[in-house]
Amino acid sequence: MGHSAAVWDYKAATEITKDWNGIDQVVLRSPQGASARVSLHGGQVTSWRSEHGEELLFTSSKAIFKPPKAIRGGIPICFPQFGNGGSLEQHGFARNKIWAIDDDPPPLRPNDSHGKSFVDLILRPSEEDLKCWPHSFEFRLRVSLATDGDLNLISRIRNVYCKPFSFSFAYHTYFSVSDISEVRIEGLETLDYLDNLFQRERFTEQGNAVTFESEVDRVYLSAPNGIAILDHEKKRTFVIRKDGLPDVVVWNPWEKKSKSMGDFGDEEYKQMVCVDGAAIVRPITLKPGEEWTGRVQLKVVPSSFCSDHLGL
Ligand SMILES: O=P(O)(O)OC[C@H]1O[C@@H](O)[C@H](O)[C@@H](O)[C@@H]1O
Repeated sequence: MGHSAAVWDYKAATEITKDWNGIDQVVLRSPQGASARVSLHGGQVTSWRSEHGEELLFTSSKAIFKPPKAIRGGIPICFPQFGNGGSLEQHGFARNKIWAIDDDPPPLRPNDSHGKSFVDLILRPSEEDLKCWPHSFEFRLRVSLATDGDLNLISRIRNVYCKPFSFSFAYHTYFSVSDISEVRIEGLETLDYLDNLFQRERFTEQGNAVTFESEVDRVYLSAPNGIAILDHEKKRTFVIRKDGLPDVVVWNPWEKKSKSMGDFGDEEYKQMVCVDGAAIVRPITLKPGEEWTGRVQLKVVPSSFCSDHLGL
């Protein structure tokens, strides 16, 4: 039985608990019964449940919840580098660090707080981070859960250094699906993509949707701000809306790569797909004092909603 949003105490609906390694995690709840869990390990969303209690994000049964290893699943944040194209470790260091709760974040738009339970986190570089990436930044992350169960992530990255710096970024979102062979992604048709399986060679998407029958590891360029993941068997559709994030990563490791990953089950590739709002191909450059914002809104709807209703 849901509670009325009017009397729902959003602040009280936000609870801090500890995971089994003693690391703080924040649980957000909506009046209708949806929930989300955010770990200070990586600032990573590790669970997002619908009002019916269904888990919407995939986390591997072999995930290792021990920093500095990033958790295999949920929404790892790739910053300041996506992939292994730069001098840093794969996908950057943000996902391996312990973040802090930000009790006094600079204001956001009223709509970002109103009718939502939320938490604000912050990451500042350690001495060790500055040795391998000598740029001082403040990374503020707001994770919020709306009354209707939509999950929103807002990243604000500020240059607090005396020189410009550039970075790439992705919300590496592991969606839970029933069977990858039955999944279609709409919104990427006709776009160009860089294929990581062919040394980042550029191709053009030919299909009228992205479907999966082998490993996929791509970065789609200049994608529209609305993308849909249709899960035929579960009869549900995820809708991603993004802002400030021109690219979209699509990844499924398929059989062979799954077997090579120590923190991933051999068959688990069938139950997940990563579709990330990202800024990769043209890195973001910030001058001293400048701030960048990248947002995603994740929504789940029954398959019966047609794309026209979703306004994609
Ligand atoms: O194992 P990681 O570091 O979490 O990365 C997962 C995958 O992330 C993808 O986006 C990369 O393109 C893949 O090559 C990589 O395997």
